[in-house]
Amino acid sequence: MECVRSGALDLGRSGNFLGKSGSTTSCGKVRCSTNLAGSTKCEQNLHGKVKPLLLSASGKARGTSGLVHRSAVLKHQHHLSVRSTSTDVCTTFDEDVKGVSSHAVEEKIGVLLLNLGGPETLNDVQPFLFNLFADPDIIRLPRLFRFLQRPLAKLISTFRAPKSKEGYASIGGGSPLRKITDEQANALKVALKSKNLEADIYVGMRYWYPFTEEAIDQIKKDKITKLVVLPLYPQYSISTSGSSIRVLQNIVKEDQYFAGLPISIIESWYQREGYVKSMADLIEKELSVFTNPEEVMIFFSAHGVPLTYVKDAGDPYRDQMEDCIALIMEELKSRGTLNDHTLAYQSRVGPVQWLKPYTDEVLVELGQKGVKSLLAVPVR
Ligand SMILES: C=CC1=C(C)c2cc3[nH]c(cc4nc(cc5[nH]c(cc1n2)c(C)c5CCC(=O)O)C(CCC(=O)O)=C4C)c(C)c3C=C
Ligand SMILES: [Fe+2]
Repeated sequence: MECVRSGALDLGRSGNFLGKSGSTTSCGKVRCSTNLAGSTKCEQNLHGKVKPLLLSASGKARGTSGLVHRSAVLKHQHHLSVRSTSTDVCTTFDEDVKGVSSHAVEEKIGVLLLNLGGPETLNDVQPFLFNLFADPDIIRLPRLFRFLQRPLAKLISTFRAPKSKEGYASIGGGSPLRKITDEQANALKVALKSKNLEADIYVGMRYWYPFTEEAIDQIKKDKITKLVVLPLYPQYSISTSGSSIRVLQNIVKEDQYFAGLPISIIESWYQREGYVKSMADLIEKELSVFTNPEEVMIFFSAHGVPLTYVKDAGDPYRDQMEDCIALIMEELKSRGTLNDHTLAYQSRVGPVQWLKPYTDEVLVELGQKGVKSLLAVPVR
């Protein structure tokens, strides 16, 4: 089987990624953008739990049960998604609300990039896994059993570490995520500068260095006056963007400086034109390497989540992933690229059911069906 792996992503390509927008308070998932000027622009879901919202005729939400954070500088708007049943996409904190005077202080914009983090050496693997499994958004225990979170994390991380180490050893002895994220931060700084936007970029990892808490300390020291939060996961999941945003929420709740800081959160961006087009560019480029490009199966490979996240906790991840693939395929079709495609989920951990179909099973099936050429496209 001929197999080529692709998948870099290009944040800088999105035309209006951090552009100013008008003061409208509604937006569909497809057009969401962060508004540095401060007007409420997009729907939001600060809480990991996405519950269906009842919309009034004006489009305003009547049910707000999914929200856990409120502060004097927040304005919330909710909208049902155009393409799926989940809420999304970003949260904007209004500037013109009591407590923030943009005229009195010199503007200092910060962008906080959130990512998962990864062990830099094989010795880091077990403590990294401990941090991951100690997260209640990763191992979701009933409230009554929360006291077991850390002992369980210790147990599972110790048990998982050998297998995990094997994986990290095979890619050079550690995760490349910190280096890649730093490169993205530099590229973003340059891209913003080219649009005459000065911003300080911070990197906050959820489970390894530099931790989100460190980035937050630095933001405070630097006296940032407006903060844009960009999780580097194109699609929203309770276990990724949701978990990192929860860390922020906890800090905002406790800290006077952050409680008064206008913060915009971009919850998902897989639907942005720049992302969709850059993925299509990459796929076309890699297809051209094959002898018969039109015969190649495009194999989208996504990190899975346990099925209960989607079924019981309302995680929009699967909907957003399917939507994401549909948008990329639509874009390819509009360019005359009509290849077959498949989406499958990898990275199962533990005995529970995860999102299906599973990558390892689909690969076998494709081989049995006689598929000879495959382009593997990681989509997170
Ligand atoms: C056990 C639960 C896990 C959930 C739920 C989960 C969701 C999830 N993760 C990513 C992205 C990444 N995960 C990475 C590593 C990783 N993830 C888990 C477990 C869960 N992930 C483990 C145990 C590990 C460690 C490696 C292993 O032992 O398999 C990474 C790599 C980080 C790095 O080191 O560079 C990424 C990226 C997403 C997108 C996601 C839900 C949508
Ligand atoms: Fe993971």
